[in-house]
Amino acid sequence: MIKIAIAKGRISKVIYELLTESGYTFTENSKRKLIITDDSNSISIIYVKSEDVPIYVENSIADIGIVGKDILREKEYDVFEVEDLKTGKCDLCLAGYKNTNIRKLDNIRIASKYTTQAKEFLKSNNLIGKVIKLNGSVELAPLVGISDFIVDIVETGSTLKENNLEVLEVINTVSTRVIANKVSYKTKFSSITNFISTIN
Ligand SMILES: Nc1ncnc2c1ncn2[C@@H]1O[C@H](COP(=O)(O)OP(=O)(O)OP(=O)(O)O)[C@@H](O)[C@H]1O
Ligand SMILES: O=P(O)(O)OC[C@H]1O[C@H](OP(=O)(O)OP(=O)(O)O)[C@H](O)[C@@H]1O
Repeated sequence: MIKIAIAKGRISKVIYELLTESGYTFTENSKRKLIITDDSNSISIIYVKSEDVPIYVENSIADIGIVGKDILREKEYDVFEVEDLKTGKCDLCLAGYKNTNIRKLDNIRIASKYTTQAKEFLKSNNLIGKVIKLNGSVELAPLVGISDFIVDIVETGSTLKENNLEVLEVINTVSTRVIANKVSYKTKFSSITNFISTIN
């Protein structure tokens, strides 16, 4: 059996559909159940917060994990990244009010859940500024004046538009990745690669 940690929001919905389309069946399933096993006992899924997926894989609780590249870029984990599922596509962007030029401001403040990538953006552009960590509703930050800019996920762009903000720069492109525990990838290589080719 392979143990799989999956980010429990958007990503889990897509993966659950892929699994059922690929022939996996789950008799025991309910929205609030955090561990489910398929009827043939070949996979066991644990649903966790996306930031926790690599932690479960690194610590051998799960053999593989399914998580966005945005999360993997925030911290270093001792895992293998083994596949790009090419779903969950979105961009990590610098956004703010229309026509604001970050390179012309003295006191740059960026609000973000993605503090590592926001700091890397400042550094790679030779900019000095403050990164303020927020955990959600990041688009609110410029509206209430906590920051002038945000670094956040943009998919359709409708959240930015509804809040009168715009993409100023695309920092990174994002998609859903499969990561593997380094030992499991050796000991369960064929089950893991078979599983990936089934859902891919
Ligand atoms: N519009 C979007 N907003 C946020 N994440 C998106 C979007 N489109 C694709 N993604 C991808 O989906 C992942 C988030 O999905 P996840 O399954 O963790 O659940 P969530 O509940 O939507 O997120 P969170 O736990 O951050 O609230 C992101 O890390 C990113 O890779
Ligand atoms: O470009 P869009 O299609 O509008 O999608 C982007 C929005 O979706 C995500 O928020 P989410 O709904 O996960 O809520 P959050 O603010 O709590 O992170 C993300 O943080 C943006 O706010």
